Amino acid sequence: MLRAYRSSDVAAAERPLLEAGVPLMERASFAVATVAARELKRRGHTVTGSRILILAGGGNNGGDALYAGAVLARRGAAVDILRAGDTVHEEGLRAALDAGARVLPEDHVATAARAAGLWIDGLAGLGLRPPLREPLAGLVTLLEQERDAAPDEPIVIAVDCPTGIGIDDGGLPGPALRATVTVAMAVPKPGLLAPPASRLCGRVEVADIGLAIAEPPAVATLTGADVADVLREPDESDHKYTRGVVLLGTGSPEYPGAAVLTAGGALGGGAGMVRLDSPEVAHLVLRSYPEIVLGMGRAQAAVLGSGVPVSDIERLRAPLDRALDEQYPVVLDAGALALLKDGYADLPSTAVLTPHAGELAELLAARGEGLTRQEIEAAPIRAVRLAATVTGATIVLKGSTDLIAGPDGPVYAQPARSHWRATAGAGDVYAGLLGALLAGVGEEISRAGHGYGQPALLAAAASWIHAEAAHSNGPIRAGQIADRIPAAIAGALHG
Ligand SMILES: NC(=O)C1=CN([C@@H]2O[C@H](COP(=O)(O)OP(=O)(O)OC[C@H]3O[C@@H](n4cnc5c(N)ncnc54)[C@H](O)[C@@H]3O)[C@@H](O)[C@H]2O)[C@H](O)CC1
Ligand SMILES: [K+]
Repeated sequence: MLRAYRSSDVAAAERPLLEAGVPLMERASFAVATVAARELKRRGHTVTGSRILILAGGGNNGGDALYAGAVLARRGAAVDILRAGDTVHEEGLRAALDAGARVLPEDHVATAARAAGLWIDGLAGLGLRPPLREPLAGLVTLLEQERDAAPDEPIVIAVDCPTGIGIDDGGLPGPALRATVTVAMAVPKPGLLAPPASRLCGRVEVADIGLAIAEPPAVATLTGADVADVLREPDESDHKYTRGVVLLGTGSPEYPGAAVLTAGGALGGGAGMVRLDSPEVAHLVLRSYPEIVLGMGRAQAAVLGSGVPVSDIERLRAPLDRALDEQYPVVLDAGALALLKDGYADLPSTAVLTPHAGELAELLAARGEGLTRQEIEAAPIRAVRLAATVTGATIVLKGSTDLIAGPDGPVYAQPARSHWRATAGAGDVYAGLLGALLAGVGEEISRAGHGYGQPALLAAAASWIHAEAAHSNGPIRAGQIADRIPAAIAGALHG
């Protein structure tokens, strides 16, 4: 699991180590130099003979970059230093100069940026409160222009974070310097995992500088190994009812395919049984999946609303109320979200809402929180947290990175593995899959009670599986994503 911590938590954890004289900066700069050397090698270059630009801001982030420049200069690189800011880390500067680096005259920035094959961004890290002010804002804009104009894009190594991103909220409130690789010191920070800031980070590598944080993380990303831990494999004591029955209230004459796709997601996700309570489209679903049974009945989880137009949502009220009364998990997708605009003031965390940004804005507005769609997209971690707090439910904001928040616990950020998955019906498959995961551990969820964070964890696992199933180098249909779920789960379990 990648665990991201806010800058204040990292600074608090660093303090006692720094007071004890632990050489954190040496370790950090060594990690940066190592990554830089490796990236050069990857592109067929050696450190010796390469031209490297050190972007050194006024804080310790600049210190890391300067010491890294010293290491690389000693290994034979031609190192140019851009001093950005009135002050600079003096010992770092001395080390770099002693190793043979040179400080650039101010008007040489563009020329030096063009000449360098690798930039090290030490303009600002944890100490930055974005948006960038001048002169850094202008400098970053200029560097972005130089990069775009360069025939060979330079490698950009961001020290701790790309300068300018909202390190704690994942926002992009102004100019920021896109990175090829971000070397996160000790732990990632929320903006390295969550969009829109995460899109500028390139590959994120975590440098072990000997600092551990015990607190629960602010943002987390599950890996395949975490998903294997979360899934419950059937054993000899299982039968279809213990595996979990998923009730679907999905699809309609207007959107019949949504019933087929949610059924495919639930069956692919390993449900013991899938019931469909949408008589008008049942014949169609049966043609693809003769495994399903028809009508209401006992269930361990329900999936409601996918492909149900707002004109038809009253039919979802009975299955929703039943799930809430019997305290089993319920996924509320598309049309079902409109039911929540009146009443349902206090939902349990086992109600999992899967809105897109526009639907989330409407949901929040109905609860007196005026966030526009644009504001949600600009700082989505904050929006999902707020929505989980005001509804009590678990929120899944789907996108190229899915963001998942429960009323407590971390926000999970689960990235897509390929953007081909942005296709109609992929969300329906997700809803069905999530229903299967929630049904498979339904009893444990009730016993654990609300607020335990488990529905959010399962929703994050569903996101990982969905991303894996949709991983493709070319177009993929939603139905194919459903078909590939079993292999994705098998890969997580037995990789
Ligand atoms: N603490 C340590 O010894 C270690 C820290 N590491 C690295 O240090 C940075 C954090 O360093 P800090 O000195 O706290 O601040 P920064 O260098 O990130 O940046 C502050 C820098 O930026 C200026 N600034 C702040 N806001 C703005 C703004 N909106 N516009 C323009 N300029 C701004 C501010 O004035 C300062 O000059 C951490 O990220 C690590 O890289 C080591 O990794 C470990 C040891
Ligand atoms: K930086």
